[in-house]
Amino acid sequence: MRIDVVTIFPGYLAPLREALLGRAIEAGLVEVAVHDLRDWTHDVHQAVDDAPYGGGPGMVMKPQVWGEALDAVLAADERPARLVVPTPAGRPFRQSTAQAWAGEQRLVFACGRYEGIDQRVVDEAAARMPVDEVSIGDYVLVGGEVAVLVMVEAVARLLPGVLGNPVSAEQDSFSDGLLEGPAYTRPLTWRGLSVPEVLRSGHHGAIARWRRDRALERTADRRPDLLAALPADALDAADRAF
Ligand SMILES: Nc1cc(-c2cccs2)n[nH]1
Repeated sequence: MRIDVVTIFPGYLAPLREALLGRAIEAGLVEVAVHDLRDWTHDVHQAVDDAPYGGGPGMVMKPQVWGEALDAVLAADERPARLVVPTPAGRPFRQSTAQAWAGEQRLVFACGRYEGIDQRVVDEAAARMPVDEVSIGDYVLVGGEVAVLVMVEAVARLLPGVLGNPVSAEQDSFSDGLLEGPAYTRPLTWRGLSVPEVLRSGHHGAIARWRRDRALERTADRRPDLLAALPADALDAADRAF
């Protein structure tokens, strides 16, 4: 997969080169290119935004600059691309979104400012490629860069070879519709707190049942919306008894 990010703050994307993702890039499992939007300005001030038509606070990013930037970035590789635009006004980015995007050959992320990018950039792009305007949560950031870090990590960890232990991607929170339950490791007792007996019993069936119960309990407590959204057949009799 090739990932391109267009931003006025390229330095904000430096963390992509760290740790697990950095190693995946070095291993060629994923390619990441970060581009400075100002490279496509032609005025001495390198203006990328302007006052909004109709008035109102803040500035809107100019369509001309974005149009030239996206044309250039898209032309750099013949693989078909999906354009992703982070915005608080977007559809929710979920694990299912990351799963779907993990199958793409190319993702191009356009980092805008809170007040947004001129809508014509998205509309014009949507005529020639899939475009997703997505939100990573119901809170407002200053720019899209942090949202891109979140989404790139969520997608890249699903790519073959990126996670040392691939099975964990399937057992993630959300992958079965429930939150993950509590996890424990050594020591057996820590500050007077012990690991639940069942986890040391060696009875795999009992352990699986305990873990499922803890996931159901946590999901009911913290995310009842996820429980309500589960397909009818997702909970078996033992689950319902819980
Ligand atoms: N979920 C979310 C996205 C954003 C922004 C994207 C671009 C500028 S602000 N805030 N919150």
